[in-house]
Amino acid sequence: MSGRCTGPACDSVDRVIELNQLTKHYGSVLAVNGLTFTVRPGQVTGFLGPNGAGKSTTLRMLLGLNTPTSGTAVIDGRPFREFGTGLRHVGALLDANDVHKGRTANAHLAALACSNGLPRRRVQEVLEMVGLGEAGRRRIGGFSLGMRQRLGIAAALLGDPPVLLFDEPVNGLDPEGIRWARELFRRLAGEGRTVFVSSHLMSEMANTADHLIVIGGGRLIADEPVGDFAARAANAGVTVRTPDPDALAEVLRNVGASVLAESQGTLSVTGLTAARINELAFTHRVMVHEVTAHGGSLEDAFMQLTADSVQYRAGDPR
Ligand SMILES: Nc1ncnc2c1ncn2[C@@H]1O[C@H](COP(=O)(O)OP(=O)(O)OP(=O)(O)O)[C@@H](O)[C@H]1O
Repeated sequence: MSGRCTGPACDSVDRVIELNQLTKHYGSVLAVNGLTFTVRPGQVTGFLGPNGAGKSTTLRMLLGLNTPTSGTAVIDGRPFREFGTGLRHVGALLDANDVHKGRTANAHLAALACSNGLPRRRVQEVLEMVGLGEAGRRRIGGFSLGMRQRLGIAAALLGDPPVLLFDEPVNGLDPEGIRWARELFRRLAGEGRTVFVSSHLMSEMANTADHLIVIGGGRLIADEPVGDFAARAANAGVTVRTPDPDALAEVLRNVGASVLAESQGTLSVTGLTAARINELAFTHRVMVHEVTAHGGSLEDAFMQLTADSVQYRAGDPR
């Protein structure tokens, strides 16, 4: 699905989010520290980091709600504030509870539609898209957290935008809701949109994201495809079958991989991705019959990489 553009979002410009040395100080707290990365269309990009890593601050700067101390954050080359009717360009869910609780869902969405020059019919359309088609006349104050998350997602979809940002969107959703959200994000990306989704839980991203941007303590830790990220886990490995195991082992060890010769012609390699091993074998003219990546839970990779930046850690249970 990723990379294929089939929907209305395909007509728009390049839909790229770009951060360049983005930094935010809150007094003595350095919340975001020189973040530089690009988020591309046609795929779901997970924005991961432990609590307090700086995800929300980054998204708020991207939406012009917080002012960076230095650096820039732009969408299609422009700061968000320069988009007049914002919801047509960028849909965002930041805080599902940041709504007027006395209003009905219909009234909330109708006000947003009106201020963004969007047709009133979109209100019912998006409510149905998020499974709240029957709840439009209910007051938001009576909604569960899961329903508020769905309402926030509906608001983000109101302008049918090519770029979507979601901050912890599955908080409060039940398992069916999480599956629904995952499929929605993948469908939106499949339509060619840029979908950027934050979470502090790797498990939420494992089956959703194509690409991961991981931060810790406000700094960039990883920016790579999900498969490459998983390969970083200590228990990840690649099995290689080759008619010339000695030659390949030498090539791989020379670039720092750890190589274990197993049965005849089979090597167990850690520290390199399957793609990199293929490249090296090709470059050094060593024939390979099989290169299979295995193991490496994303959760393990995430815990290992962010271990030093976790701000709040529970004591050992007694
Ligand atoms: N308005 C503020 N004033 C002072 N410090 C703040 C403010 N907002 C955030 N911070 C601090 O900035 C850091 C990053 O916070 P942020 O909310 O961006 O992290 P996060 O990755 O979104 O965390 P979580 O997963 O818990 O939502 C934290 O240390 C936080 O305490």
